[in-house]
Amino acid sequence: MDTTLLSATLAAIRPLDGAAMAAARSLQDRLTKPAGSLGVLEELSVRLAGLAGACPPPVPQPATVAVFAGDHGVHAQGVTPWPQEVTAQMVANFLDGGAVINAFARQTGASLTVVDVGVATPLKPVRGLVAKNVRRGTRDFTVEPALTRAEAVAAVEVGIGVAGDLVDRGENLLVTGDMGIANTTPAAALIAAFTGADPAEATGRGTGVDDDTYAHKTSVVRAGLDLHRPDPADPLGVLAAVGGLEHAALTGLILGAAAARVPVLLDGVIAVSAALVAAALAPDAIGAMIAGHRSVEPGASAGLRHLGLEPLLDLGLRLGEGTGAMLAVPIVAGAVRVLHDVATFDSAGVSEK
Ligand SMILES: O=C(O)c1ccc[n+]([C@@H]2O[C@H](COP(=O)([O-])O)[C@@H](O)[C@H]2O)c1
Ligand SMILES: Cc1cc2nc[nH]c2cc1C
Repeated sequence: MDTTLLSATLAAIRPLDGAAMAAARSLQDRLTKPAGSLGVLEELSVRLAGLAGACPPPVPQPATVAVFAGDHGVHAQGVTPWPQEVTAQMVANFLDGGAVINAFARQTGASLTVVDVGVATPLKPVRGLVAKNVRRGTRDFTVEPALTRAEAVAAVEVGIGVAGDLVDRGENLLVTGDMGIANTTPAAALIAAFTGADPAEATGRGTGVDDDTYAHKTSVVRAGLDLHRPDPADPLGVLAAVGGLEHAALTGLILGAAAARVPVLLDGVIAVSAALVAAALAPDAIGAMIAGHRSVEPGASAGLRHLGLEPLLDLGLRLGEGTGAMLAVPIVAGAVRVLHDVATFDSAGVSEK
């Protein structure tokens, strides 16, 4: 199994730069505003200075969302009311510009990249689709491992490759997006495996399942964990056992961003589960992660707590596609722009208290 790209990416991930962070903290205290009055945005600007290794860090724009699409063998267990072909149909909708993420990206001035990393239905090679299908959907994790280790690594490397291409073309803020009917089930299994949360705490209602389906979905997550007993000290083993191809690719996108020292905005529960895999592989990758919003899915909150991340928005969203994270883009850019544009007490001749 060739893991050259993954190994090189993990080796490139380094801690935040303490000197740049100290400079940003000191600058924040000299700007014409009461100290601390920008709340969590101040610490966010400090962290982004540490990531860039410069104060002020570059304003994180332009932004782009990468939507990774995949299907799931565990769909056969009846964990979602939606038919599997909706994944492929929504990919076509993204490419036509008709989904919610297209509207939010347009509003934000961000671009969108759509990647087939594991859709079950064969997709026509249309303009704009990044065709990187590793496998036409995962296997059912209640029966066997969802992926081989080689397939999991291949999908992670798809994400690393996409991150590299986006950074090379000048994108300075990456946004995670996902599409995959049934993908909240593997997300819950990953979150339970890495945080130690019980499947009942990690599992949510996804697109909106009734009480009976919800109870069944929780038992499916539990069955997968009981069958594979995934070891969080072996992150790729966990990903292969109970993960998904879009989860794996998002792990790669996050690792690729961290290696390039470009911030990555996490969307909902699927991105959070992928972030747990990334953090288990390279703890310093957390420095590049920004939690865009708090998804309704309970596993998202459990995962964010484990990562030590506070989400910027809490709007009751549970759509995916990158929508919640996309709404947070102007907040992240604004937090950094303050360090560039705002006068200091000294330079503006404003009296201090
Ligand atoms: O982002 C989230 O937290 C989120 C929460 C619930 C559902 N989703 C989206 O809904 C789909 C999965 O839902 P489900 O019920 O089929 O597992 C998938 O396409 C996700 O993008 C996403
Ligand atoms: C229509 C639809 C759109 C979605 N976008 C992300 N997940 C989705 C799930 C469904 C069912």
